[in-house]
Order: sequence, then structure tokens, then C-alpha cells
Amino acid sequence: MPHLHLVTQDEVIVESLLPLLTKTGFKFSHSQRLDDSIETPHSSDLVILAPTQFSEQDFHTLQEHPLASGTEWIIISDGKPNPWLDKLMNLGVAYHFRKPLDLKHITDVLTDFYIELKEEHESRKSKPVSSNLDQFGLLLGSSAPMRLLYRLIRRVSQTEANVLLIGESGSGKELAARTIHQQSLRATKPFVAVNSAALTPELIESELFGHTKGAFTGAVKDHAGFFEQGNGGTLFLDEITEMPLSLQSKLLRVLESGEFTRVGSDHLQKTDVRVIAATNRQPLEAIEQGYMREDLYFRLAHFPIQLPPLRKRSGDIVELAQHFLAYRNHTTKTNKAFSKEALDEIAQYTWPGNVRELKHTVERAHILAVDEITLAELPSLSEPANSSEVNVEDIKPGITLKDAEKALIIATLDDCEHNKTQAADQLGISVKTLYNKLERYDENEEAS
Ligand SMILES: Nc1ncnc2c1ncn2[C@@H]1O[C@H](COP(=O)(O)OP(=O)(O)OP(=O)(O)O)[C@@H](O)[C@H]1O
Repeated sequence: MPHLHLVTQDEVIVESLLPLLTKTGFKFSHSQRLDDSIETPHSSDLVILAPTQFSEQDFHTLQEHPLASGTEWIIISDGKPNPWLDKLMNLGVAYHFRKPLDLKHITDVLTDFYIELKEEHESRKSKPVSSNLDQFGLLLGSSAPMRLLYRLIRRVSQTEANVLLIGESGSGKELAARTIHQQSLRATKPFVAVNSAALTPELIESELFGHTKGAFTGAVKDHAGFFEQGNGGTLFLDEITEMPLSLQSKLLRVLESGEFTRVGSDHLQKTDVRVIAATNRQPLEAIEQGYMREDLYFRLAHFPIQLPPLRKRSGDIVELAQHFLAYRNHTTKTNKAFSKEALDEIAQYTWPGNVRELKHTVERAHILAVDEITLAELPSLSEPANSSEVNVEDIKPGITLKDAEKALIIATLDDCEHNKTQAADQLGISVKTLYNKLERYDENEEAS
């Protein structure tokens, strides 16, 4: 039976919620403070937190708390603006109810949760113990943070809301966006993916909104932009914080009015596109640092979804490695396996490049290994990650310029914790050039 835990010191809330909770069927427990021992923290499926006040300290405590992952959260507050509660919402908290409480609405929400959680309990029970990774849409992973992500995606897919996906590079933002599209009513319409960082600043406006013939030098014919190409479907704007601010304000206008004009034209066109944006920066920091317009953030952040980094999904790491290996074995008709040491090394590494890095590491190891994948086939995972065949320390006469460049790029990315803008800056190249090079490496690896 799904378990709900209520954290509050407010007796009035306990008294008003208790009858609802018994009515909806939840198993129920209550503590006054989050720190109070919750005997079986992982067994709670839903937590209602109604703090008397909520400070920065509480926010950090909560993030570290064992309940923070794999559990649905509902916040009840007195309605006073509180940036720390807003931050919690950004982490994917399901609902924020403000006092005075609408008990009828809360009952409906809790009933929905109860039905979903009960179904989940039942499907978990009927699965064999040795089950492989769960898959939801295009996303793989059975860990608690992934299950929470699946639930958020399922819910948002049924709506028309714009979505902001927040997560580190390689954590699956594009896969999540494609999954939302596939599960939505727009599934049969186009999905157009645009990497804002990889577009030349001068051309980005015409790429997005299109242009008319003669609008600028080189505009030799009319061109339909991504908003037109994606009409009726979904437009995925990756790395939204790398889009010039002036264009962010144009984008905001389109999101508000559903209208745009091609560059060089004053004919207003209607668009019916759902926007899913993504960033690997924390949006509030990006706003502070001037990478993102606050008004655009609020427009997109009706539904922010945080993708968990792989290191927070420790239960998934080995399973994913086995999955990617099985896939390679299948396509190459081989039967290679990991040694125990290799699996231990994979399990304890922190994977700053997330699933992408894990996948590439496994694919490369599969190529290098004859039969068994041992530590020798894995790049030194206990050192700062280096997913190049050539280590940066090996750059000396005798290796090709291409290999040296790749090694340096990968080492710089690791050094910058996979922040591509910073890495491009250090390398003295544009972010667009960096993307092009990385894409080429991906293609070569996938072809090999
Ligand atoms: N949950 C997942 N299940 C399966 N594969 C995944 C998952 N997450 C990421 N990947 C793999 O990692 C690669 C990168 O994923 P994706 O492009 O969605 O990440 P991203 O967060 O958009 O990265 P970036 O910010 O660098 O654009 C994909 O090729 C995919 O194979």
C-alpha cells in the first residue's frame, strides 16, 4: 500500500489532512521535523512538507536527505514568496499548495497519486527479481530518481505546457524531450531539435524564424525556419542559455503570442509549436550571470524537470554498462563480458560526462577487448576521465595531429566539468566549432 509521510509542526494541518489521508487509502506516518527520525525513509512514496518556515539551510538539508530522491513531494506553505521553496519546485517537487488550503483539490490530487503509486507498487511486485533496466520512452534506468523522472514526464506529456529540462551534459535531456514528444498528442507531428549553441549568432534568428528572399546577403530564396518546420509538433531548443539575450526576448514574444515574422518580412505568421528547452546550467544561476532572461525562464519554467546526473543514480550505472555491452555484443555478434574488477571500477567512478560518457567508454572497451573487458580496456577511470584513445600526457611526436587535438579537447572538457562554453573558451575556439568536433567524434565512434 502506498505510504505517505507528513512533516509539519502545524497541528491544524495534521487535523485537516488526516481525514483525507485515511480516506484516500494511504499508509500514513507523521513527524514534526524532517530531521526527526523517519524510521524507514525509503518506504515513503509521497511526502507532504508543511514547514513553519523554510530557509536556505532547510533547502540544503532536504537535498541531502534520504527522502530527496525517489519520492514525490508536496509542499504546503503560507504563500509568502520564498526563493528556497521556488528552488525546490525547480528540483521537480510535484505540487506547491498555498494556504488557505483547498481540501477538495488536495483530495483529488492525493487520489491521483494513490492510484499511480498503487499501480507502480503492483508492477514492481510482479517483476522478476533479476529484472533488467526499466525503459520509459527512450530513457533507460530503474533507479528511484529515474522513476520519479518518468512520472513527471508522463504527467507533462499529456499537457501542452512548455517544459524546461535541466541537467548536466550527457544526462539525457534530448532523449527526455523526444520521449515527451512521443508520448504527447503531437507524436505524429515533427520533432525539431535545435542546438542553440551550435548556431552562428548572425544566422540564429533566420534559422529559428526563417527569412524571405533578399532579406540579407546570401538569402537567395525564401526559407522556412524551425518554427515553421515544427508546426503542429515540438521544437526542442537545446542549450537555451547559450542563445543571445536579444533572441531570447524574441523567443519569449513568440511563446506569448504564438506569432512570428520571417526575417525580412512584416507578415505575421501563426505557429502552433510546443517548446521544450534544455540547459546544463542551473537556471537561477544562469539568470544571475546574465545568460538567461528572467522573463523567458518564468515562461518556460511552468514545468521544470531536473534530470539526475548518473552519479546520483548509482543503482543504474552497472546495469547501463551491461545494457550497452549487450547491445554491442548483439550488433557485432560477439559475446564479450566485463571482468569483476572492470565492473567495480565502472560502479565507483563518478561519470562527469554522464550516460554519454559511460556509453562511449563501454563501446570503446568492447572494441579493444578480445574476450573479457578488463581494467586495461577502460580508460583510467580513477583518474580524471579521459575518454580519448590518446591520453593528453601522450601528446608527443609520433601521434597524429587529429588524435592530439581530440585528446586535448576531451581533457579540457573534463577539466571544465563538461561545461562546453568554458571548454571552448579555454581552447580558444567557438562553442559551435567545439560542437562540430564532438559530433564528429560521436559519429566516428558510432560507426566503428
Ligand atoms: N537515460 C538514458 N538512457 C539511455 N541512454 C541515455 C540516457 N541518458 C543519456 N543517454 C545516452 O547519452 C547520450 C547523450 O544523451 P542526450 O543527448 O539526451 O544528453 P543531453 O543531456 O541532451 O546532452 P548535452 O547537454 O551534451 O546535449 C545519448 O546518445 C544516449 O545514448
